[in-house]
Amino acid sequence: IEPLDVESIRADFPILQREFDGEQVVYLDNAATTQTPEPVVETIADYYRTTNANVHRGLHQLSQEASVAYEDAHDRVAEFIGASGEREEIVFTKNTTESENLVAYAWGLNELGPEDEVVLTEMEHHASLVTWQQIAKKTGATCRFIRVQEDGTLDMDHARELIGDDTAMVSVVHVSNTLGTVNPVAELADIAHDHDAYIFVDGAQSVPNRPVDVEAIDADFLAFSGHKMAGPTGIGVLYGKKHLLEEMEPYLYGGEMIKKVTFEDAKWNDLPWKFEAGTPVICQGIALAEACDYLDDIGMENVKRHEDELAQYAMERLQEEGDVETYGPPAGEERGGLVAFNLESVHAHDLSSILNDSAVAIRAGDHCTQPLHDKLGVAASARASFYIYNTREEVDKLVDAIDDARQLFA
Ligand SMILES: Cc1ncc(COP(=O)(O)O)c(CN[C@@H]2CONC2=O)c1O
Repeated sequence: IEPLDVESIRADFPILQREFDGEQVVYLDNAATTQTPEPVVETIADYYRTTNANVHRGLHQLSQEASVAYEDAHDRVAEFIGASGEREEIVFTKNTTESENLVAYAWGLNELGPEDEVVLTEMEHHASLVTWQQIAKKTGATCRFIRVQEDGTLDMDHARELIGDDTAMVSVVHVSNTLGTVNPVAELADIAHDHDAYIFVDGAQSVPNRPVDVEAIDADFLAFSGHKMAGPTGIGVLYGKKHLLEEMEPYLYGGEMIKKVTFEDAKWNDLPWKFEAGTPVICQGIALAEACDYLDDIGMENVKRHEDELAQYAMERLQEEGDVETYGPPAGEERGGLVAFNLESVHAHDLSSILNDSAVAIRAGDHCTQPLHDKLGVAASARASFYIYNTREEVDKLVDAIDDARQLFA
């Protein structure tokens, strides 16, 4: 594992040179969305300049080229997460949220009933929590929530208690976008499978940030977003085991997802096209494949270590004054590349706008985890989240800007 050459990486992100009132931007909102490197931007521009056409093998050269690039992008993404079924296990959606909804509607609505349970965790993002909660209401199924412990980790004894013979689906976030907690998803998959339940892993904050091997986890489904991994917005990925996707009915109907249509009925297309109705996210898919190349050139172990270092350094610095409460595992314990926190007597929204005065960009709010914030007993939190182009000096600038707020509200 070698240290990242952050300076040469930063050269790929011209946006990081932007200045607000003479202050260079310090972009620490990567859990919300990451910036886009030149090679990915070039891929997007080149596509529209040279290859743009509608896919699924129109009978002309441009469509052939666009179709091959789009279809191959599925194989590239499959390789990035260790899906040996290649394109047949990779559905391109709009984002993680749509990927969660696809399984909740296409599988959940048909398979869940009043005797079934869906086991979630208290740290789920609304993309899974609200989705399964609403599908459970429609089907009469019951949602159960694995407890989060004081130190931000999952109560695995409680997980073993909740996951049982009535469990049909376990849906769990791999890395919490609020706590930074890294959940033992392979162990949870084992427990789910021991009870013939499926497991859906929300990989939005893990696939972009650390090596993820869907087959090592033995996930039945896994979702993530292109815009969180140096790719464009407008594309998400649903990984599903091939035999499960084969058995599942589609939930979006239209062109491209069919093989044969009569006035009476329709036959579905092969995987993954069965789940990609209408004109798909062609350019975004091709750009996401480029983002996979960009990240693999750096090495996902190296990405993980870089983020680990910055997150631990931030934990250390934030706790120096004693008036900052951080959430999730304590300093020194494993966490993803993010820290949510509150500065005593300063509301997170006020803090983030003061940080913005110093061109420090963080997120403030509930991070789409309102039930978790209720449990933490706070209405909102500030959150700094790191990626491949951030530096220790930027953590220092964050801490200096927090000190400005401390002085202002003293
Ligand atoms: C753990 C997790 N799951 C699902 C999502 C939904 O992803 P899409 O928005 O791409 O569908 C997010 C997005 N993270 C939110 C978005 O902004 N700030 C966050 O932490 C997330 O962090």
